[in-house]
Amino acid sequence: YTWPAPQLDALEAARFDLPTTLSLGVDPCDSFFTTSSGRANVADWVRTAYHDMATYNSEDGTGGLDGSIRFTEEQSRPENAGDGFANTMPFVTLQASRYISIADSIALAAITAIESCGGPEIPFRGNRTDATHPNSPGVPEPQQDLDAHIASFKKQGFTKEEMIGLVACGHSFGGVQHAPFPDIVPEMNDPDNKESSQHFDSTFFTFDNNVATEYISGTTQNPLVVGLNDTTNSDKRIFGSDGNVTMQGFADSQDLFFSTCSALLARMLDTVPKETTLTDVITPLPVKPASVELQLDADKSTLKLSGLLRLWNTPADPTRSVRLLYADHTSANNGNYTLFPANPPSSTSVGNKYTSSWYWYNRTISGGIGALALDAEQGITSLSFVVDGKVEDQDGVGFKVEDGVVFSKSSCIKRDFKTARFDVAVRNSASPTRVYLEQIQVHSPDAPTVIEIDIPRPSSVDADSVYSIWSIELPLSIVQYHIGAEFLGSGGAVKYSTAAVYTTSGSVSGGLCPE
Ligand code: HEM
Repeated sequence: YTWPAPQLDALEAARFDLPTTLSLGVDPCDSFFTTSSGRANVADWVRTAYHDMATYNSEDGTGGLDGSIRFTEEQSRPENAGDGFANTMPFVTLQASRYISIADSIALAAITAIESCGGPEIPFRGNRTDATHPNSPGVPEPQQDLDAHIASFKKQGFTKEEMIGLVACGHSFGGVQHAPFPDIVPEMNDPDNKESSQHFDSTFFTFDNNVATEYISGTTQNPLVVGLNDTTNSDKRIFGSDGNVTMQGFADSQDLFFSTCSALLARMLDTVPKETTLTDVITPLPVKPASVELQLDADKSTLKLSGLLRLWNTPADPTRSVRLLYADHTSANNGNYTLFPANPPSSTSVGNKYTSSWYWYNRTISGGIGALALDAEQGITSLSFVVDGKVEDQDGVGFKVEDGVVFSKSSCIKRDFKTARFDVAVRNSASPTRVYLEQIQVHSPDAPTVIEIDIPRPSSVDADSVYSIWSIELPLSIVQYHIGAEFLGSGGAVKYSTAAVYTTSGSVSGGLCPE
């Protein structure tokens, strides 16, 4: 895709800017709320994605991965026994945003767990919609017979062979705990397994084919295979339902296990209500600007540009040359500034699978936060980069930068010390239909929403400058605002919002307002 596209940028960052909120929760892979629990977040996250999806009804296209598992009503059903869903939600809601639904975040959590902890890559698409109420029940339970399980997976859109695969892939992580399933697993009284979780295989926080090799070799301790009560041995019935052909294949080849799991898990995550249209698979942008921000100085003569550049899957290299050029309203190829490595200069994923290098938009200080000073009248329309002599400009399009609506450093604190004047500089040639502040609100258990606070249009434009100031007085507080604007595009209203957030207490502390 072409940068910028706020939703795709957010999905790309949640998937590929490392570490992410989610990857921190599975680093190391046996991370859990308490130590020596015998449990792992990775297992809870994958089970949560399956149970959210398993309500899908392929006949009418209802249910599926839509975040309905966040409702306590759904979590309290017998088919959702255990606290794994409640445990998963805090991580998932932290990664959710105005652009990332709870359902997208559940899918990302499962992918992050599997990819970070030994497993294959799984294609990720975004734009799931969150259900507003619980779905109908539909998750299979261990005491059901094989026919019921085949019917259940058929309803979810999977054949019998695919069911074998999906259960084996899921049950590579975790196990069955005593507390929610006392009839399947006894209390273990093991100080290294305080929650008495009998694991599906000997590597319960690593995604691998041991679930199959141990099953085929007869050494498995999987409580849904060798449990004393055969009624609840659902994995035994499922794994054996094709004469062990699928499991034998998985045991013989980790590659086959990985490629099958990658495809089946992607389909599981992409099983969504029929009204939902998913994005294309999100792939990393090789060269990506991030946190790009412009501010106008109080005297309106200078725009300060700050931001970062990410080079995906590229280790830090002090000999690399990275330069920034920009186009303004009259000419291209301005600037040609050398960029310096950020601090830290690179970031890596769990297990060091990928490393990205980061650079600041800063002319002088290596590792420092700074900004480039640009002439306000000339402005800026797009960025491009030259990395070791290679031009990176999205095939000539450039990386578009919005200088029409920016934070103005003339913002100030009122002398009553209770309010602040929030100034937004609007380029006279930009002519937005509205300018407003955006405040993100979280209504648990939902994904954040945005409320807009309109800023009144000034009575006249400032003809002595290229920018006019739109002002609003707000209480002094730590509430964070993005600056938003609406422009009239050819296809209707187009919204823009700044990547950076501002507070009346922090960002405007440039000084006291004139009397
Ligand atoms: C007939 C189908 C299935 C049945 C009857 C079943 C049953 C169970 C049961 C009883 C547990 C123990 C839960 C606990 O103690 O908290 C469990 C755990 C788990 N299941 Fe399944 N499952 C099925 C299919 C799947 C599928 C398709 C996936 C994912 C693709 C999956 C992923 C998991 C994971 C990751 C755990 C470990 C949770 C933990 O350790 O906290 N299951 N399953």
